[in-house]
Amino acid sequence: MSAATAAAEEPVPETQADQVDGAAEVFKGSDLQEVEAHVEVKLADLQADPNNPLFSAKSFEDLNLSPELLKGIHQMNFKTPSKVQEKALPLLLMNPPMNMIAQSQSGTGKTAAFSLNILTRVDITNLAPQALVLAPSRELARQILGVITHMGQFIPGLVTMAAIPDPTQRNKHFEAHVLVGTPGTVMDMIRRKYINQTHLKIIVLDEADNMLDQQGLGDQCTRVKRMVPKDIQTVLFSATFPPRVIEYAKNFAPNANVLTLAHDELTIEGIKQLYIDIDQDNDKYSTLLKFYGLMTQASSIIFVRTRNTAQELERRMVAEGHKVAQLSGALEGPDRDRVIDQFRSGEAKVLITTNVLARGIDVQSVTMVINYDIPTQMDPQTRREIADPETYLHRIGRTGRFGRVGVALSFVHNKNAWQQLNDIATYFKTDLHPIDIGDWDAVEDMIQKVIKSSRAGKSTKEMTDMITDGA
Ligand SMILES: Nc1ncnc2c1ncn2[C@@H]1O[C@H](COP(=O)(O)OP(=O)(O)OP(=O)(O)O)[C@@H](O)[C@H]1O
Repeated sequence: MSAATAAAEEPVPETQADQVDGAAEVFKGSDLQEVEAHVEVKLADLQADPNNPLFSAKSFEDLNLSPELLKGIHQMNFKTPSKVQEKALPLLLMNPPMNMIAQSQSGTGKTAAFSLNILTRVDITNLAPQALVLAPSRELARQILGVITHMGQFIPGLVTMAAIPDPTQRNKHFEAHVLVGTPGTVMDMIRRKYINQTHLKIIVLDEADNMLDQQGLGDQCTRVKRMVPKDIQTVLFSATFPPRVIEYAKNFAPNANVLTLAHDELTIEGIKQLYIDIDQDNDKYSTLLKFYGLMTQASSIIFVRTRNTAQELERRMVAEGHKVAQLSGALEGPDRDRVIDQFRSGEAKVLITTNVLARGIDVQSVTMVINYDIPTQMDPQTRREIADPETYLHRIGRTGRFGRVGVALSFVHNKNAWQQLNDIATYFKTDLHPIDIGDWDAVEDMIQKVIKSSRAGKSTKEMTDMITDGA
């Protein structure tokens, strides 16, 4: 699955950097969520539909949250909890605390669910790490830290810190209530006694299936788990929990309350899934260029398989005068931070990346995701590249966040890619629509409609009604 793919192309996406000395990064002023372009979405009809993952019968007030947290949530403009927030929070907040494994579609608010539990349980009078969130990439760790800091802004004295690789801040002690980090750095910092793990009450693994399945990250998470107190509340969240990981997850979080979904419940209605048949590999690039104008109308992400392809695409596009940014595991931490921050702020509108950003990244203005390469994984038995449905789902989930609409476009250039995409569609029992770039006006018109719907804050239903042609 994703793990294998990520491992193949980004040998150890974040771990590699983690092995460089990690260090503390105190989260200061510029909240990552605030710099992002704000897109209003009309949620009312989605949140009223009991089959929608954004539906909730409850209000945040019914969830027994503190006045400071309610103030934080309202400041973030959250009106009603989503389904996963409504279902997970009462279980997470129970006393004595219980472990949890929770699955919910991409962009449905899992971060807020585990963050509210953390912020409810932290004892501000004790300035020691009490909650630890582990994420598979530095970008996701920084983003989660931004959410927790934003949400907890009215809790007087709350200190949050990132534990991600930062060679400029060596030998720094992590004096904070909440830490969010990547597993390698956290493991290293605990070993070197820069993180005091003895007061930890909660450990959260975001993108838990990826974290537990991937060799490097899995080992590190297991080691961290061995170093934290035995009675810690263990919380695992992801949009995907393939069967081979779920048993392992249950061992990692024993006696957990489990919220899971079937495969065919995982795709997001608001994401229009399209594909293009391309004659040969060579034509992929020229086809991509055709979409450049559409890509820059809002924000777009182009996913490729390897770091080399990412660098090569960037080089060619920039040489031809196009404005694109590129982020892969080959970049140093500060460069990665600069690129993702430019993308969040809208300064860079087209981002070329690998699976390193396939998961968790929440940039609401993303209306288009392009699978330049279909996500694949190595079949351990046949040693052949086969479809990676989980990574496909996470990649396309970078658009269509919390009721927004978006387009996911996959390039199919040979028989293998065709088979892989078909396998993905079968796995999720979902329909992918072909587009014919011979009729470019129709393609452009259709994608324009989605982008405009997204900008205007149209709901999924309004968008579907608008797009009446077959694509
Ligand atoms: N109750 C809510 N009301 C309005 N917006 C919300 C609510 N909860 C979360 N959001 C917003 O929804 C977006 C997606 O949330 P989040 O990033 O937590 O999704 P996720 O479920 O973790 O997705 P992924 O599986 O891709 O990691 C964020 O921009 C967040 O601010």
